[in-house]
Amino acid sequence: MSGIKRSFTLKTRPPDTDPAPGTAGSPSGETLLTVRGLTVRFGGVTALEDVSLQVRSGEICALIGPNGAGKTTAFNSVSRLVQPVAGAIAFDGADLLRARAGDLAALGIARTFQNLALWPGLTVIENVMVGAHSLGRTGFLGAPFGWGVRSEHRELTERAYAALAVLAIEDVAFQPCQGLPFGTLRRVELARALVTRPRLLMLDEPAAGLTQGDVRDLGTLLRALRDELGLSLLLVEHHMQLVMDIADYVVVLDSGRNLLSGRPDEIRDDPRLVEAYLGSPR
Ligand SMILES: Nc1ncnc2c1ncn2[C@@H]1O[C@H](COP(=O)(O)OP(=O)(O)OP(=O)(O)O)[C@@H](O)[C@H]1O
Repeated sequence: MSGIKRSFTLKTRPPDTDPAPGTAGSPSGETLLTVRGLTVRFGGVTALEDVSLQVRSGEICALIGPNGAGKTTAFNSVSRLVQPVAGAIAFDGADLLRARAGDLAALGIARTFQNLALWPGLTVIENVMVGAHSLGRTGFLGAPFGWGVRSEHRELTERAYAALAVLAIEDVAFQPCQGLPFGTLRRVELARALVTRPRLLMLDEPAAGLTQGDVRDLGTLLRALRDELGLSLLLVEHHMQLVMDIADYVVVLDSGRNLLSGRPDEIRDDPRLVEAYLGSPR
């Protein structure tokens, strides 16, 4: 499987046309996500110290670094699972530190998890609809029983199916997730994120556990999400080849701090990058 199936489209929400006072919209190429001076402590452990990064609209930004560098902590701070002790996070002008994890879909941010967080007994489309219902007015399980919510349920089913079609896995829509190949399950998780029509898609190690062939297809797919749907992507990734192939911008963390950043061709041969990874088990 390669990029986006062109016969279907899954429109992302347009940037806010009426931004809140004092905030700016983000036309293509402008900064969508800004993380500044982030510090996170877990008890006596300082996981992040004064970390900054930006994701520009319509770009793929990769967050890399050796084990324990603080990538997941930074990622979880943005997705509001971790509360920093200092710093600022802004998404399209909004103060994300005032938001909760449950608010992100409505703001236009979706994420996937390192360990697949799918319900094995539910079908593929049901799993995707769980993501769609985070935007809906009713819960997934209650939806089929309420008269007033039937049309919403139908609309979300159509959106879920469209997301599966974008990822070229609509043929398994009505199969249970259990037993499907791992590469397909990764796409199901992506579909579940896409169905909320995000502007920023956050992917936590999307290549983990994939075969070389699947990683190549993933690269094609992520580029297509950027180029054809205009999505911005922030990914934490250890697969260096994938990062260098698809990222527009790379931010390297080491020991909880910014080490260096730049375009892949600017940082690829930087001795600090090599040094940071020396001694790392991966
Ligand atoms: N919940 C926690 N409690 C205590 N320490 C934590 C917690 N989460 C992370 N840490 C510590 O914070 C530091 C950064 O961890 P983090 O998981 O963010 O790094 P990472 O770059 O994502 O690593 P990996 O590539 O191995 O996933 C490490 O020293 C880690 O042990």
